[in-house]
Amino acid sequence: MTPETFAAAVAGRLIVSCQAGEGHPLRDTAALTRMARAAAAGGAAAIRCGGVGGVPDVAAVAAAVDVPVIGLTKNGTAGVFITPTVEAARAVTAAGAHVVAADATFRPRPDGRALAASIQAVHEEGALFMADVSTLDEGVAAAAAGADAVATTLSGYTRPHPPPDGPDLGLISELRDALPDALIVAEGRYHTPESAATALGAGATCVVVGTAITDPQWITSRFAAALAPS
Ligand SMILES: CC(=O)N[C@H](C=O)[C@@H](O)[C@H](O)[C@H](O)COP(=O)(O)O
Repeated sequence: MTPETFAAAVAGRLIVSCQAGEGHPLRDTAALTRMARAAAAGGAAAIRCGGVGGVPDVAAVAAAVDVPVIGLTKNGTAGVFITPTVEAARAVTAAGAHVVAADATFRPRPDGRALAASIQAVHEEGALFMADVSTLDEGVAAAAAGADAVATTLSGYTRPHPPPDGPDLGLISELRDALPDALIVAEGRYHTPESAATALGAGATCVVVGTAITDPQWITSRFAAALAPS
């Protein structure tokens, strides 16, 4: 897939992230694949998928949907854990991801390699690279290193304290100002259709929504809390 083809597929549209953490009742490749098919049928322009040991999920989803697949694999939940090494990036590419999503923060990578080495490995196999960043400087550096897309995925997740409730719309605006021609992905805590639309207004090319669409446990807890006696 070329960067132009991917951009044309997702511009102005919704991407759905179909993932479930370890211990979650939906942590099952077949269940997540059905979730991905439902999201695609509902209008998702692409699917983001894969989690801890997520390579089999990427392969199954890529075989089941006819929209682009953004794949990743997670190694734990601390430090650099989203497709953290060159080897992980190669595995996600080999599983059939059209785009490989990986941590592109400035934190040390577990294999000691530069971000550019992962980008190069993905490009060598004809896939694209989505850089998951937490700051403007990381986004600018990832684009300079050759990333095909920059996503705000990790904003709020690199500090010791919990992330805020809402999305980081300010980072979208900053990235758009610094990278006028880049494919900028709004991702992280977009919990309503209105907030997703606002991200496009702030300059995002497209928006990834995960939890609010694909985690019935989280959705249920919100309804249950609203009905709980105060
Ligand atoms: C920080 C991290 O590990 N983010 C992960 C990245 O793949 C996923 O767990 C998120 O669900 C995804 O980014 C979508 O975000 P939200 O679920 O907030 O719509």
